[in-house]
Amino acid sequence: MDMKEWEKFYNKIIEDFGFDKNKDIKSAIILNNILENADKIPIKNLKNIIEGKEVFIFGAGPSLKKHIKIIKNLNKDIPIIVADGASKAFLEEGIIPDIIVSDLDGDLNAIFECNKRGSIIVVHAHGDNIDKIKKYVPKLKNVVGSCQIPNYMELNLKNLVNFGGFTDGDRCCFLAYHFKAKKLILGGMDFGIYITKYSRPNIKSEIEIGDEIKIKKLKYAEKLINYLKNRIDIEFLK
Ligand SMILES: Nc1ncnc2c1ncn2[C@@H]1O[C@H](COP(=O)(O)OP(=O)(O)OP(=O)(O)O)[C@@H](O)[C@H]1O
Ligand SMILES: Nc1nc2c(c(=O)[nH]1)N=C(CO)CN2
Ligand SMILES: [Mg+2]
Repeated sequence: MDMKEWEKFYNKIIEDFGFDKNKDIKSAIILNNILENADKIPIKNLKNIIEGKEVFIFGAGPSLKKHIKIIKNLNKDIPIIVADGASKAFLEEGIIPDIIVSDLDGDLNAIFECNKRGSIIVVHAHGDNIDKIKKYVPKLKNVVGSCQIPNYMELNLKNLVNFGGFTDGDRCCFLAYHFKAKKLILGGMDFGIYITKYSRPNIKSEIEIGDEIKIKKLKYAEKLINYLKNRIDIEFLK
């Protein structure tokens, strides 16, 4: 995504959620530094997986399991990109995603298990996950770093990319758009007000109404995916 375009979304998000831009910058610098010595992979590995292909992209909404079952029955060899804790649902179904896009607030056991078994992890730095970045990134392998600050190039953060996008789910889509996927086929992208245990590992029931902030985040996710609809072919699984 063009960073001038992203900056407009980003400024609105910062204002709307009251996030601290300086903390986003701090987090990006910390992730960039950790990646200097971590088990990172070249960005072209993502390009090789995605370019010119149809890709499945999965969020962690209530339709997640139903949609995994649909793609299992299709039995097609299509790259799978998943948002954070949606990886747990794939693991339960015996599927290892090709790429997991995460700010490390999903089910970490599932993320580490998928990572051990081959998933590339695109770890996102934002102002509210600095401790998780410090704790977990050195223990992961095959990592790509992402951030949300528009001016990361000027700061010379060589180990990071900003593909555009805000929540894990819409960032999966921006990543696939960045690497020129032919088509995005979306599952588990319900948006709305209901969240699952795959999105919030500590909730008691399978599905609950999300808190106000989560619901607002999901509105942005939908808005950002709508932005992409004019730019790339997108299908929603039903
Ligand atoms: N109804 C839904 N509930 C949860 N996630 C959804 C839903 N619909 C779409 N998604 C997508 O699935 C992704 C799941 O990732 P995750 O639950 O870790 O969210 P996140 O982006 O880290 O936000 P948060 O900071 O609120 O956890 C979301 O980012 C969102 O884009
Ligand atoms: N500063 C900040 N940035 C974010 C946050 C968050 O909680 N704080 N959550 C995100 C995932 O939805 C993406 N970006
Ligand atoms: Mg997350």
